[in-house]
Amino acid sequence: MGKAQKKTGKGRLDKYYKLAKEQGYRARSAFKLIQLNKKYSFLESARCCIDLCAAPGGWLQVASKYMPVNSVIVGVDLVSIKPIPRVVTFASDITTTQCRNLIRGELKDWKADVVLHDGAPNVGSAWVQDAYSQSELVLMSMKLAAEFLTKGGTFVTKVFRSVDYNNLIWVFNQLFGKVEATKPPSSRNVSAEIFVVCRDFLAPKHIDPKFFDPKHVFKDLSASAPAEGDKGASSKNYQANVFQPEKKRRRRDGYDEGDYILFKQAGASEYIKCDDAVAFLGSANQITFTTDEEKEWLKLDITTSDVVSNCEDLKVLGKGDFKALMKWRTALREELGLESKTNPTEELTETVEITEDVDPEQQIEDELERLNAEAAARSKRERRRANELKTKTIQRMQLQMTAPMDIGMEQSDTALHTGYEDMFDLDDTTKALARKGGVGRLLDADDEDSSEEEMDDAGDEDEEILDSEEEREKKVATLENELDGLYDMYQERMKERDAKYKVKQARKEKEAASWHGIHQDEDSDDGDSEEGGWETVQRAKARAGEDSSDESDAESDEEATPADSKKRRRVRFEDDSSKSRKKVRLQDGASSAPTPAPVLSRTAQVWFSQFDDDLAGDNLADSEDSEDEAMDEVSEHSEEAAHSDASDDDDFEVVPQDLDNDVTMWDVEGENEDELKQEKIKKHGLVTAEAMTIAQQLVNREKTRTDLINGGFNRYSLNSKEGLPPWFLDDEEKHYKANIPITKEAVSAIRAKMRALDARPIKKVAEAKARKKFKAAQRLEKAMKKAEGVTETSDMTEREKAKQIEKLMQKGMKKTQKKEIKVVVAKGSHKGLKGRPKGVKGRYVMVDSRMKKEVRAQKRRDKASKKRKRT
Ligand SMILES: C[S@@+](CC[C@H](N)C(=O)[O-])C[C@H]1O[C@@H](n2cnc3c(N)ncnc32)[C@H](O)[C@@H]1O
Repeated sequence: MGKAQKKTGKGRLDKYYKLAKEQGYRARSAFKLIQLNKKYSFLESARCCIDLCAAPGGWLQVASKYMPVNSVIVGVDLVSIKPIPRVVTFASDITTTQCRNLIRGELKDWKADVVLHDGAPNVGSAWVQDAYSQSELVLMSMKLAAEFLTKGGTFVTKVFRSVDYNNLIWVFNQLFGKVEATKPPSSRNVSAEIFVVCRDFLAPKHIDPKFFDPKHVFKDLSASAPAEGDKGASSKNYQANVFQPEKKRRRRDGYDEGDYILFKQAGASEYIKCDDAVAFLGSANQITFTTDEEKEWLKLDITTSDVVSNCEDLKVLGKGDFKALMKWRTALREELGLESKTNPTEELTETVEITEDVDPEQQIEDELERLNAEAAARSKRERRRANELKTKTIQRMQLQMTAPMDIGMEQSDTALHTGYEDMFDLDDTTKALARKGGVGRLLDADDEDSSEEEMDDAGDEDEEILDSEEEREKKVATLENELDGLYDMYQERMKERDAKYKVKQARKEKEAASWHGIHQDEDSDDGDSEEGGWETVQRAKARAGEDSSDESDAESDEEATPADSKKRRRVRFEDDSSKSRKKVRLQDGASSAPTPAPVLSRTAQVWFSQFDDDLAGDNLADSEDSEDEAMDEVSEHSEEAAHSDASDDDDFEVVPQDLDNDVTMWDVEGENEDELKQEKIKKHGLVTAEAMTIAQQLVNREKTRTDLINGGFNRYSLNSKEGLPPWFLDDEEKHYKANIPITKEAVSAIRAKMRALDARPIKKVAEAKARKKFKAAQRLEKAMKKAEGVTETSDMTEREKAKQIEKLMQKGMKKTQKKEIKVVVAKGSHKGLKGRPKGVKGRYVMVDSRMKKEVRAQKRRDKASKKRKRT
């Protein structure tokens, strides 16, 4: 018994036993079916399944779990099976017609897609009924399968390694397209069981009943080896004794009929003249030379002393000795004329043929070895795939496309399934992508991969290492494509799910479009982008030569009149900021600019645009003063930026202010947007705490304009986004941004502003008030007109006129009063009255007394709830 797996005692309680307990399976054998199904996938598509010998019901549980809902599952066993949802069970012997009739009654006209058989005699409690041997039980189950299986169906059966194995496989091959024997990992090595999966049932119209007759099947095929008439050579073991004499063979079948002698002597003539020399050598113990003829042979040259001594005890001979005896026999037969000279190859093939029939046990072992090697290779491949999948899943998780829950969902089965289904199914995703036509290439790449993998597995490992670099690159490229595709899908999904996200994206796209405009401009203007920002600026300088000279003139006159200078400074600063904006764009497309020009981040530009007005104010002069100090501190690179404000800072000032030029050079939309922003700021003031902080700092002289410009040179401002995937950029946009400190005062200022805004009446109230005002004005106007009429009349004294006008004006000022409607409660004398009630004059309305009560009650309730709220 193997050390690793024990079938008895505590060894029984292996990992599958524990897993079965954990997952609620009735038998550990459930995992055998799970693993078989994992390999051949016959349950997922099956609509009807019959499980023969199903107690206690582990396989039925698996079938019920893996088969589609509403499929028919029938289980039969000698012992009754505890009920399982969706499963019909009978207690019956599968070898009887009663069982057949029960199944027929249950299935009616249906045919089964899968027939399972895990039967083992003497396992159940009904020992007496287990009359059949395992092989016969298998044959019986196959008989039922042949009756109930649909064409193309699958039959899974357990067989034991025995002399009948080959015979059974032969019969299976007659009825099924594909027959494969396999041993699932959960089947103990110490167990002789193997599972045979027979797929693609041929469903022949007529099946020879001999196929299901145990006597016929097992007798006919096993009787192939022995050569009749050869005494003592009726078993294949004899052949094995010759070709593998070192192996001691057990005689499981016992001694042959009538062959009970242990030491067998045979004459040399018998050996020379027999048909099956190999069987002879395997069965005999000694070859004797007793007759005259045999004694003559001893004198021949070919009968060497070695041959003679070999003949004395055949049981101690090795392979070489047997070969020598065979050669001697052939040579002697040729001498005697019993055999014509054969060419060596023929003999070789003959030998090969014989070896093929060596031993069924040997064959089974060989096949098992082959299957094990295959399984090992397959599991290696699967492990590799699983690892790849795992990597992909982790990446998906990082993109928040899958929750860890998705992975853990089938965790229980992962141990058995190498985690295939549990991982995110890139296949599906890829297919989905392909459906969308987005990543057609992806599929190809995947296909390539998989085919490569197959080749890798088949080919040798060295080649794999040589190609690995190239492959890796390819894989990385494929992975990136996949990620991009997946990210697009993720965004789409988010848009579908989250309206807010949709709006955000739309806003972003809109913004991006306006900013792209700049790039488009640059792209279209190839020359510009190639030359870089510096050249553009220089060209602009040349174009605006006159303007700039004017400007510099103006600059030189700056000190002449303070008012003028202020105005000019304002103009200059506005120009500066707009230029700085342009500079950013120039820089984007011109990394080859000879002198690094100052670059401001987009956010910085927006801030600056907010302060154009503030900066243009008085504090500018101060900022200029402090600039020199600041300049000393900044680096060489930023020095240029600082200079921009100084008198010789041609970087910013030379670019003409001419709007027309701007229009031709830069994105118009972007400019308009900035202008609009500025207008908005003018109208509503500063709206962000950051802007307010900077504004306050400027006003309080804590910061100068140069400081702000210098502040624009940060690690966030020079980030090239070229070639970066969109998901990465989106992520950066969210998290990788400058943290602008805001002051308490700024926040409270913004809050106060917001509060003031909140305090303003809502639109409807404002409208109502305006309406009221308008109506009052209208009334007044009317009264005025009437008053004019009164003054013009001549038949009135001045006093009367004044009185009249006063009356009119009073009337005009007065609000027209709504005519009162009297509410009359329909009770007492008014109840059931038709027409005007007594004593009521003017407009009136009859109401029900109950209505009034209800109104009062409501009022009371409101009052009470208000009180409660206050306390
Ligand atoms: C290994 S158990 C089957 C375990 C089952 N596949 C499961 O997963 O629970 C073998 C079963 O075969 C049943 N069996 C043996 N001979 C049978 C027969 N002639 N007819 C029906 N059932 C039989 C036994 O009663 C026993 O329950």
